[in-house]
Amino acid sequence: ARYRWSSRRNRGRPYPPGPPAYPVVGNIVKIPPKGPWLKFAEYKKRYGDLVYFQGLGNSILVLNSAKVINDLLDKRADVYSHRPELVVAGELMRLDQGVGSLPYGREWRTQRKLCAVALSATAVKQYYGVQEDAAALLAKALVTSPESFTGHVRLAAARIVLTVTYGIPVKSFDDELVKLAEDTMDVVTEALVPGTFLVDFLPFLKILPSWMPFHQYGRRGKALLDELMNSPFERVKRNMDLGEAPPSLTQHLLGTKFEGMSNIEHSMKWATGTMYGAGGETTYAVVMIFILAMALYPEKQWKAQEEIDALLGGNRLPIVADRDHLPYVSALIKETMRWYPVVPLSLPRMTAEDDVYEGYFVPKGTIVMPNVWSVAFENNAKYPPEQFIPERFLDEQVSTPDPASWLFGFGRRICPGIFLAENSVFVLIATILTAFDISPPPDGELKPEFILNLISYPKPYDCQILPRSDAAVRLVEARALQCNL
Ligand code: HEM
Repeated sequence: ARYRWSSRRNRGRPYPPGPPAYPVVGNIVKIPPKGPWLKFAEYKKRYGDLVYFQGLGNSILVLNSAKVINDLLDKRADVYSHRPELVVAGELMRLDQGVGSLPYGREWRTQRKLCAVALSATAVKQYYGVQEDAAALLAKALVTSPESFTGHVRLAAARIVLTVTYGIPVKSFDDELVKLAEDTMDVVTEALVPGTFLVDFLPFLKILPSWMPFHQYGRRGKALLDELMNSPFERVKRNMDLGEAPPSLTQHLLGTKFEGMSNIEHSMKWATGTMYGAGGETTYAVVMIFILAMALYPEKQWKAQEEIDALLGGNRLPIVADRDHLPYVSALIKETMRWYPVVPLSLPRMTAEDDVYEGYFVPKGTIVMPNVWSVAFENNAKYPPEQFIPERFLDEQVSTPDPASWLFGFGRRICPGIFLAENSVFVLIATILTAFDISPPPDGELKPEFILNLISYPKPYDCQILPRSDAAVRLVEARALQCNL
């Protein structure tokens, strides 16, 4: 019904362009449920930076360039800072209680403030040691069992957020909490791409019986989410009662007096739980893309190693503070983020009221998808976008925007974890480059397949990760002995 209303309100103004529509179902059925960003990038060629879909009472606006994304999400933040109200992810799984999915309003603001206690640009400095330890332990594990690199990387990413948010130590990638986050994110990130479930476009289908697959999926997601929000949080509370909780965001918040705030424990639980879910998977995804790129582009890897060797002289592993002194490694990390953006559609938004942009009418309740995939692949005659070329970021004649300006989102809902994430990604990647050579599997081809959810990254693939030298192994082992995690 949303659309019928809006058709009276548009006062003759056209909707943004989009593919031709069928009666009733409109053109919304042309959005593929898996990996729609690829199709959207194709539509960009035909329809431009704005592509509009409608039908079945819904409207969706895809934003295909940095300019339109910034014009709307940054400059018109009052209108574009809501999240879509999804049936499966929101109503059935109840994800809509957490900072990532809450509507733009009071509870959202409270949870953002709680996150900022640990994630602000200043606060993240206290975690350099945690990040460097996690990187050293990752390197140690890669020496011992390189074939399990997928699990080791997952553990390293989870370790950092678990320590920051809950102060909970984990020893292996089989740890319950690491698995729980992985399972939860698999389910949740699938449900978060609007269009995965028809019921998101046709909410009245909710009345269908409870054995329908989307209901079952919703129940599974809700059970996992309940567990993810409660289990680590309650563990910190128990440890605090025993006087044994190490410093962490949760421990700090639980020990702070919040005057006049009702239900603050609920807000804490959902803020920290969302951080754990959002922060582990994304960091993991970027490192997995990096390993893949290194296997495919060895000469870029060698160049980065040369720069690291010149700085560190083989005497130590990198630390977060080395970032400013390693311009090529920094460019290689930017290229990793650009070459395969792990959140291709960012996180969708929803308009809070009717809007008009460049003469086009955008109704209230429109789901807005910033297609950062298109931004990443903007045409560039000198450096073809599908190739992995870190040099594009060092060439003063060609301006390529830093992917950090779009990969972490926009405006008031920009990722609050950006500072922590950038440091983690740097120290994990720089440490791997320092101590290992990555190459394709000796027998067989490297042909990765990708998980096409809201967070997109390669499915487990084979590749060879070997220490660069005996000296590198000794360095890693000595550094790992000093870890506190
Ligand atoms: C490479 C790693 C990461 C990437 C690529 C990433 C990307 C994003 C993106 C695209 C958004 C949506 C922003 C928007 O709507 O404009 C987001 C939101 C969010 N991220 Fe991250 N993120 C990363 C790491 C982290 C980390 C480490 C944490 C916390 C420990 C975190 C916590 C959050 C939270 C809580 C939100 C929800 C913000 C809101 O809706 O207001 N992220 N992230």
